[in-house]
Amino acid sequence: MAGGRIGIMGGTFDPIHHGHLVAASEVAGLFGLDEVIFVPTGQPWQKTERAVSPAEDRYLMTVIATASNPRFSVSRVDIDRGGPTYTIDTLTDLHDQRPDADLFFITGADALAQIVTWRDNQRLFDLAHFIGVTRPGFHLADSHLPEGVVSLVEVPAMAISSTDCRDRVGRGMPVWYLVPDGVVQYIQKRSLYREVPRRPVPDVRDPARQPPTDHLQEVPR
Ligand SMILES: Nc1ncnc2c1ncn2[C@@H]1O[C@H](COP(=O)(O)OP(=O)(O)OP(=O)(O)O)[C@@H](O)[C@H]1O
Ligand SMILES: O=C(O)c1ccc[n+]([C@@H]2O[C@H](COP(=O)([O-])O)[C@@H](O)[C@H]2O)c1
Repeated sequence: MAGGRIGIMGGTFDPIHHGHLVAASEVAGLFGLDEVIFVPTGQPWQKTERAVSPAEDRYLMTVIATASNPRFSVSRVDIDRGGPTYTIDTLTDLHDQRPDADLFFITGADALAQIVTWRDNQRLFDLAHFIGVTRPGFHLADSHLPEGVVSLVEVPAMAISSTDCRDRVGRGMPVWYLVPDGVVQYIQKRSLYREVPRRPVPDVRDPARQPPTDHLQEVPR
């Protein structure tokens, strides 16, 4: 097949973390993909509970995180289109750019469970094969989808979320090793996620013995 096998990893990436990178790398290995294109969303219309970071910050963090892998690249299609991001548009644009390629859209178990709520979801499967990957805390299933349109695969378990990364920065806790080093430095340089409300630090052994939190303001970031 002349156009190659292209994985597409769509996400808000606010910030991108090692859960995204490990999932993309594992799927590339399992499915013999020639490349994986990471596609940061424009406006993620189903994430209404908070304001997402500027698209340029999310784009640059994704570029930094993927730069060391020659098979990874980043597309601006969703950002440059503007407005709410619909995967039907993402796949249409990437198909137009690479008409001879086979497209494989990668989703975590949580996103896969929501596909029936996506715009034009019946047509999505004409444009790409979907790959659902395991994610700690979520059940991976395709029972609500047409037969044969999705492959379900296990990837190394990375109990990481962007929500937790943002919360950690807001609490003055480190995100080293949860996100690539360059992304830690970008978050610091741009002072991202400082406004996330601080939450009490849980003590899993004894709720009465909480570690001191008054030092957290002093932690250099
Ligand atoms: N740890 C993970 N393991 C496997 N897949 C993941 C993981 N984290 C995110 N994904 C998948 O990556 C895609 C993009 O995720 P997204 O950018 O929304 O990250 P997130 O960590 O879920 O963000 P948030 O916590 O802000 O909701 C989705 O398909 C999601 O299911
Ligand atoms: O097409 C839709 O209606 C749609 C609705 C929600 C999410 N998506 C896509 O799913 C991918 C993961 O999104 P998210 O919100 O979990 O970061 C990303 O590529 C989104 O554009 C797509």
